[in-house]
Amino acid sequence: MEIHADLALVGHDGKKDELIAWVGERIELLRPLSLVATGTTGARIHAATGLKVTRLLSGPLGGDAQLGAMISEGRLRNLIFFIDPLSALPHDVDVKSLLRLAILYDVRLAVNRRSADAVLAAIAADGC
Ligand SMILES: O=C(CO)COP(=O)(O)O
Repeated sequence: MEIHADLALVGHDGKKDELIAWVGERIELLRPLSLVATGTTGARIHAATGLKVTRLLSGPLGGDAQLGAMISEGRLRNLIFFIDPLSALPHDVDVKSLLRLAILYDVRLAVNRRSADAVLAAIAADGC
């Protein structure tokens, strides 16, 4: 099945608590959106907030690559990706590829809380 989503949520392990707290504080704005997430991020968000989230593979197992494919095929235009700037990752090339595609396809992209607020405000203002 081809997944389309209004917004993707992704957080590295060192940033998941921060992302989940951010989501919890904005749950009413997020509830109407169709959400997609990499595997562990999606499971944690759903467990913590009850939000319905379509889960892809875990990032290191191909979840970032799946998001990149969604972007390339026009199925995703907003990405909130809480990157951990203090940890090395086994799938760094996938992270880089996802960011490259997000830039290439002019996806609305946020990498921390303040930019995530800007993305959410833009979605609310303009639609997805
Ligand atoms: O590693 C990730 C993004 O690069 C996130 O993957 P998980 O949500 O499965 O932890």
